[in-house]
Amino acid sequence: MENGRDYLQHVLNCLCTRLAQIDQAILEGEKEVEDMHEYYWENYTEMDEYGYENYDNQQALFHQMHANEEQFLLRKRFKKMLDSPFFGRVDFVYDGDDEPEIFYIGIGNLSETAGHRPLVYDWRAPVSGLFYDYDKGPAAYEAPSGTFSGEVVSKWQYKIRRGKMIYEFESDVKIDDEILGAELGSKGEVQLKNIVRTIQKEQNAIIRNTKDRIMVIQGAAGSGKTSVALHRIAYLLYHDRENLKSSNILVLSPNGVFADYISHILPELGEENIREMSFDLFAYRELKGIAADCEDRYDQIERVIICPESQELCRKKQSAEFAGKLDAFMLGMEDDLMNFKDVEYKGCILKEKEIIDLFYFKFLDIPLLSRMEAVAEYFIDQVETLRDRDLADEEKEELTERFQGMYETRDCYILYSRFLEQEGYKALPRLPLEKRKLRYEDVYPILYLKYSLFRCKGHHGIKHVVVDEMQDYSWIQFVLLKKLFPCKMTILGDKAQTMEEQQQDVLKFLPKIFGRDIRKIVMNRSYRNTMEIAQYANRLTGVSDIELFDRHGDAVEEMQFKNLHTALDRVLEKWEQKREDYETEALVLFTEREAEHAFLYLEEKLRTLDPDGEYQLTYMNRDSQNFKKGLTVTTFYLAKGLEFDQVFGVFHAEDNSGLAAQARYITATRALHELHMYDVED
Ligand SMILES: Nc1ncnc2c1ncn2[C@@H]1O[C@H](COP(=O)(O)OP(=O)(O)OP(=O)(O)O)[C@@H](O)[C@H]1O
Repeated sequence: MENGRDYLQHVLNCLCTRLAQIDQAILEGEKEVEDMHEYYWENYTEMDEYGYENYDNQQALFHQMHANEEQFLLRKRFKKMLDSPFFGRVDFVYDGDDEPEIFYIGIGNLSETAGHRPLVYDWRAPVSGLFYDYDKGPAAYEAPSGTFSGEVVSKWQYKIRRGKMIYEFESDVKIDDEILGAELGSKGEVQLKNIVRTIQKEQNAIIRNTKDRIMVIQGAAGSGKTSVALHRIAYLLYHDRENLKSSNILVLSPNGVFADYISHILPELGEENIREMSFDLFAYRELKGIAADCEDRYDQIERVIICPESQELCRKKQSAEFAGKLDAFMLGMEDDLMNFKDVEYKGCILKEKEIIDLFYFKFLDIPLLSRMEAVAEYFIDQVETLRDRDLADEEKEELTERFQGMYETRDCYILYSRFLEQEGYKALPRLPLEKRKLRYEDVYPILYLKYSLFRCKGHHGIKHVVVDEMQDYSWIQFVLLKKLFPCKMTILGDKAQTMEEQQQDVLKFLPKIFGRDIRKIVMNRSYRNTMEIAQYANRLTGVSDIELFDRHGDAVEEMQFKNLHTALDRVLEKWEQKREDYETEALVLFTEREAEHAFLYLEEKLRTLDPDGEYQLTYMNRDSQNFKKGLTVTTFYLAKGLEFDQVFGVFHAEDNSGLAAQARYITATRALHELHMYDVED
């Protein structure tokens, strides 16, 4: 137990035995399922007429399939553990005991036989908290049965690869900075890494927080927000297995590439992948019946680059004030929109006065444009009772339509346009549904209108939502999120990375939307960049309150070029120099047009230099779905959230706008090891 190397051998032997047992169990389980199928086909004609036996058979089959599935998952986890079964150890003396208990910590639980004391504890187990939260000395951890206090007498760290011990040492400090430095300095990863070996105390507090309903994390660039959010999900799935499944979790992320970039973390931590979507995509689906097409956030950014004044209009239309005006407008519609009249159907009459009573009193709680449906249902019920028969579906439909006819219109597009005019904004063009395309600034106000005027379906399967890049969400978007997902949330972002002229601090208004449920946390320690890169980036926007991890690298290369092509030639040259050293590089530009142009130029150039060469050069646009090795050419707004070993930023020398400064900052903070910032005069 005490010698890491011997223990490793013991654990590996145990893993092999368990794996062999699991293989056997899987074989038997599959045979069992086969037999059940066979039995069914041979006997189904003789089963009882009520289907009881059939039902029992089905249940037994599901049960067996579920058991097989569990074995598959276990096998997957144990196979992963064969590579590196544990990475840490804590020796803990419980209060009242003399001898320490030794706990080895890894990516999953492992015991010699199922249900026995683990040889290795999952990093999410209560006792594993000791490893992340304490140095040697008095310590305690929370478990479902209470708090356990005692003393950490020793802590060890291990690096094991392919079942071989690379190093082991006793460490005094929380997670030795040297190890963290080595992890951060390592190259060779393409996607985001899991950080279980080196989770920091303040990160651990967020990961293990199960009390707060709405956690909002303002974290500096590279402070580990995304990593922490994903590890938190893994933690919650582990701790609430009964109630929380991966299908109950939704991550709202900026785009497809980002989704791909983070997609392997949960499987690596032994969990299944979760649902992921951008809020924009969600909005477009919900607006299908209102407009045929919608712009996305990136259209909006491109427009602001060309016409900075349009930013103000967009900001106004997403504000609390604008939402307030929409609310007042909707209140006015309660009368203005209605045209009540008697309804007569096969001898039954519902008088106008009665309809008004039902509409304004009995069904007042139902949103305005869904309310008439309730009145119609009420009347249909009356007719059916009086005539003592159920109405056919077509009859019901026809009746409901007559009730719906009492609204002057139910089209949110028209209503919103009317509102805009009333408030002095330009109205939307009058077009049939199939020709309507919404500007980005109007997408969420119309969705707000829709969800205020119609019954909101709610997305009941979702029990936890993660919102990444919170600084890019407006007041109206957060109000909608609250309405749509009345569940727990982890909201994270960085005000310094706002994609607008001015930084947006959503922490100022979120408490007004979510009330007292909210818990704010600030993460100010940054891990991604070398000191040189982080200091350079911080100077760009005047960020000063970040604690930097002490890791050094080359100075940032700053150069000025006459035109874009000479700058791109330099990118090629530098890229070639370090191609062997790095897995991922990015060339980041301001606009989509520039990025596309740069990509085509580089592609052409490479083809001329070596027609048969393989380049690993990728253009990443808003529709891209994969994060790839090699040099990725893209815009600053698509690079956000990602990281690359080496980054080239190419910007207009004379553009000193607020947005250009933000773009430079976002670009610079993407670089792990090396950064080149090139200014182009022409
Ligand atoms: N405790 C840790 N141990 C090892 N690496 C860490 C740790 N915390 C963060 N990192 C590393 O720091 C980098 C930044 O992490 P991450 O992308 O999660 O940060 P972020 O706050 O979401 O960044 P940004 O907002 O700039 O996109 C990643 O490479 C991540 O692996």
